[in-house]
Amino acid sequence: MTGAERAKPLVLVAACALVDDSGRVLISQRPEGKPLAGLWEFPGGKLEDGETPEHGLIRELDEELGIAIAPSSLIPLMFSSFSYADFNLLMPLFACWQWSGDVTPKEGQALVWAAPAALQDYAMPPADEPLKGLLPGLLDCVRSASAGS
Ligand SMILES: Nc1nc2c([nH]c(=O)n2[C@@H]2O[C@H](COP(=O)(O)OP(=O)(O)OP(=O)(O)O)[C@@H](O)[C@H]2O)c(=O)[nH]1
Repeated sequence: MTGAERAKPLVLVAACALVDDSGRVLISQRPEGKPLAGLWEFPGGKLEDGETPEHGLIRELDEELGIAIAPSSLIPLMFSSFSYADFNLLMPLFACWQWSGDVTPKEGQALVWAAPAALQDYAMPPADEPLKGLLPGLLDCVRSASAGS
């Protein structure tokens, strides 16, 4: 590990692959004026002090999308670890098939429901690149495991 990497703060971000009845996943476009503007990402955001990943994510999805999610509906799927220029990101990605309320872009953001394999066609933050290829198989795996239980 280099001295420069060690000097950066570790930022915890919780994100979610919301999956609709057709198996499509929701992605959201980062607005102009923010770092990585224009790129597509999984809804979610930075955890506040003392928050668990689940509760931070539930708060973010309420703020960003106007939906309510029970902690038990958040299924841990995978994580990303990536060193950005000014921080080290650690981002658990949950999957969720159940929520209440209609998905609404509360912050004026563009939203797209995309087939998991079609995420390859969207420009996403570098931290998300390794997740794209793994997502379709992992979602299938979790779906069949929960159907069998
Ligand atoms: N929600 C989300 N954030 C991601 C993803 N991939 C990724 O690198 N990130 C990074 O994780 C951070 C998420 O923070 P955020 O959305 O709460 O914060 P922000 O940059 O909008 O800034 P701010 O809330 O400090 O104003 C950003 O730096 C974002 O670029 C992703 O798929 N989803």
